[in-house]
Amino acid sequence: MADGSGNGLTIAELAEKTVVEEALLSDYEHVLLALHRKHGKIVRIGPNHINISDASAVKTVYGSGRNFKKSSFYDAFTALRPNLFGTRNEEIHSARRKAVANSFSAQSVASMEVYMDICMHKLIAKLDVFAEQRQAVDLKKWISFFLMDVLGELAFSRPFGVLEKGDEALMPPTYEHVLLATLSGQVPWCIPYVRKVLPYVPIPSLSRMIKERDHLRQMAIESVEKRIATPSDRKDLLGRLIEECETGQDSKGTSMDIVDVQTEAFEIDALDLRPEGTASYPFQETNQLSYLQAVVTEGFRLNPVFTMALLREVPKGGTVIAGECIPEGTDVSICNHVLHHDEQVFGPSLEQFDPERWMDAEYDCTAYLIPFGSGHRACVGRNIATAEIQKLVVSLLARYDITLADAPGTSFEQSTMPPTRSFGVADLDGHLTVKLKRR
Ligand code: HEM
Repeated sequence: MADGSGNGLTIAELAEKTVVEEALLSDYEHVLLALHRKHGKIVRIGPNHINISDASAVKTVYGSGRNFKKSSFYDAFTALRPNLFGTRNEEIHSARRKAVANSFSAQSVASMEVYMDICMHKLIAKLDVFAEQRQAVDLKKWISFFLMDVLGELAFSRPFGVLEKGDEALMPPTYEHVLLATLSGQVPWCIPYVRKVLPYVPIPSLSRMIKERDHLRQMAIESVEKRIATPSDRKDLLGRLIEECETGQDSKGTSMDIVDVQTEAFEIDALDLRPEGTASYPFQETNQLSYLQAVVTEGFRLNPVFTMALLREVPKGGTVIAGECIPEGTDVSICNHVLHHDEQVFGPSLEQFDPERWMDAEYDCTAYLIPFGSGHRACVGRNIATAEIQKLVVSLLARYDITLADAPGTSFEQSTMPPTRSFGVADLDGHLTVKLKRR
């Protein structure tokens, strides 16, 4: 077993510091990949944390029911009380997952599509202006505005208003929130202290994060209270979750929310955004496009978004992974970016962006493709994320010719994969400045 610090097990404690430092340097999965390429399938990256790059371990660690529980790393994600993502209590998890499962089903997501369309039309209205004026635009920024407003529509029954205002300052501080949780989760014993000390640390970005997090929590409480007090026909996530929790359901169709949606939809129609038909492509239609799906899948293989090592605790009796005996109580994890770059699984062409590989019926690597995690703690929001991505890709490509503004004349096919930065959630490094031309 290799020590990630590269200096032998005697300074294993320092490895913890190494990972925290690397995470701070925003190069998390690339550092992990380099460690595996140097040291092999199993690398110790903390005093009690072993990271694995071995295809067979996916089933052992994530696919054996509730045997491998989430580790204390996740305590950093349960700010006030256990939530679905962060809870380590399997009974609580099982009850909550069951309670929300229907809200996230494909059928439920289909009924939420109208809210994605509202946001898509707002996005397109903004992008059309850039296209008309032949003005370069940071597509990454506007897509993140779109995703944030969709989240607002679905989970808070109203958009955050970022698309309309085009103002980054309105974005909730999710980046800072996840960064802090990822860092403090590396050193779980310090989490209670971090929570106590944090409000008094005079770092402006931290103060802003705490303030915004409280604001977000308040917004969530208010939106739930409002929704219970004012029943609505909106088929959004909030409504469904409330229904499923049986705290307040009503299906009369004249609430202010519905009026709001109708008004917005009316305004959108008035903007005449659909001269050639549909501007926001129906998810079901995009689902018929097998090459599109292969492209999205290959994108997730090469550049998964949620790259943090998903820690689990080895159960009583220990386990064997990649021929190594690992004692009970050890934290083990797999990082999807590392696994997706494993030559034994994806072959010598693994660095190539090659959607065709997923079109081949013989090619069966889906078990090792884990952008949304694996097993019973896998992403519950996968259907929502997939619908957003497919609708975005098709709607934008159908409407615009897109060229890189920084490299005129270079098409996306000719360009190389842009670098990402990451502390466990990967993001494109810098802007994605493009020029758009209406087709
Ligand atoms: C591209 C978008 C997304 C990616 C790549 C992603 C990725 C992931 C991954 C890898 C996990 C597993 C974490 C683990 O094993 O510890 C996860 C869990 C989870 N995700 Fe997502 N996610 C995405 C979008 C969403 C959305 C849109 C929602 C909700 C609206 C969501 C809600 C959750 C929840 C609640 C869990 C915990 C599930 C459980 O433990 O039962 N995710 N996600």
